[in-house]
Amino acid sequence: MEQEFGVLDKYLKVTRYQYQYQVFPGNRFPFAEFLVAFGLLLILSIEQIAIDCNDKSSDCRNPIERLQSRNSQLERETLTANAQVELNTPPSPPFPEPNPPVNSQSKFNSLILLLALSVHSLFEGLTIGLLKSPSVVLQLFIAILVHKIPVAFSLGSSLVQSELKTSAVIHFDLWFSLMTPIGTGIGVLLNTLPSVIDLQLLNGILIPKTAIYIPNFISSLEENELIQKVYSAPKPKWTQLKNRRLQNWGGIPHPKGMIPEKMPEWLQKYINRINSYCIFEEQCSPNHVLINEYQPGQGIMPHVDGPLFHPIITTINCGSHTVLRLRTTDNSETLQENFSLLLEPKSLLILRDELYTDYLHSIEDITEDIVDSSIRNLHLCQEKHITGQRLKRSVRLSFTIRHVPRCSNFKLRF
Ligand SMILES: O=C(O)CCC(=O)C(=O)O
Ligand SMILES: [Fe+2]
Repeated sequence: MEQEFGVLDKYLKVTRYQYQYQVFPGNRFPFAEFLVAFGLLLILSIEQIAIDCNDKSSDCRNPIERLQSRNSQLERETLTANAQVELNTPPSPPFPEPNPPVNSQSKFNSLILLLALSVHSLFEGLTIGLLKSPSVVLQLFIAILVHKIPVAFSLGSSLVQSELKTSAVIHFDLWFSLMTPIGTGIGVLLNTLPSVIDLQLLNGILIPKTAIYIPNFISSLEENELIQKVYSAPKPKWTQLKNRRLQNWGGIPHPKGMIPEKMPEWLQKYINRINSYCIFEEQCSPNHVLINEYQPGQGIMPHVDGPLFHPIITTINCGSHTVLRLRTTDNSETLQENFSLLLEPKSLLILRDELYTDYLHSIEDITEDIVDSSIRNLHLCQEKHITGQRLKRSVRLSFTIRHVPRCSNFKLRF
């Protein structure tokens, strides 16, 4: 068997590669959109402060003072005009108003403007850094480059007019021009961090690459919804076998090719969720869901799923726990020994590679399972279990979600 960490690295690389040309697939948190919206709000707030300060700097006195000053100016102007009529002398300019401290206020305004535009540029950079699609990055880069010209021009003239020292103006310009590249760098760094989905997949790895167990893949509400949908399907949808019954959705797999049927929305939702985990390559997106119903005491004989399916099995478990037994088809020393997995309701199990090709899987036809040391995923289970514990089974529904590569060209719609 391969070295665990080598495989983990490889696994992460695969998921990263699959993410590379998608911008925020599936239900990933939309960081870029969030940052752009947050950045805009921040800039609006800073700009509001700047406008407020600007109003104050153009006249820092309160309204009564401003009115008194306006009245006295009017009086002065009337006096000057009267004196001019009496003396018939050319008008002299009205008495000059005392100057407000223009320099310090305009410096302050320029610095606020610098701060607002720097934050704005930082967020622009972050957005570029967080994007995955090269063509979108190029479009955004050009758009930002073009709109930087008037922005830099207005900031530059504001700084120069503020009568700051030339060296300070150069420093501030430099600072401003570095903001977008710094933002881009931070965005790229954030992109290299594993996503919540990556962590869920990594945490769930039991046997490198080949078995991943994710508890609480669906919520209790979703579990109830699924159960209700299965039981509201028309009767002919059920196929009765000797010791269980099942429903096929998406078509009936056949060696000559499956005639594809439209997947209902209530199942497509979970196919989409699985797709967002990048478990299947794009061209092998699941197109088939097999629903098995097990009454307590029912199980499934040891088997392999065989060549009808792409060799990845994803199973959502509902209603009751079960214990899935896995054992090798031959005595090859490169393979793991026999082992079991406890599948809790609401969990997702992913089996692939050697576990698909070289292992048989089965469920014993018993009414209760005893927790023993063959169960490999106890540490990942939602509930705490101890060895020797007896777990009574109730009705279990499993949703086995796979890709059927051989499909005929007919498409049935219901
Ligand atoms: O119910 C399960 O979890 C297993 C079902 C299965 O192995 C199958 O239908 O091929
Ligand atoms: Fe199977």
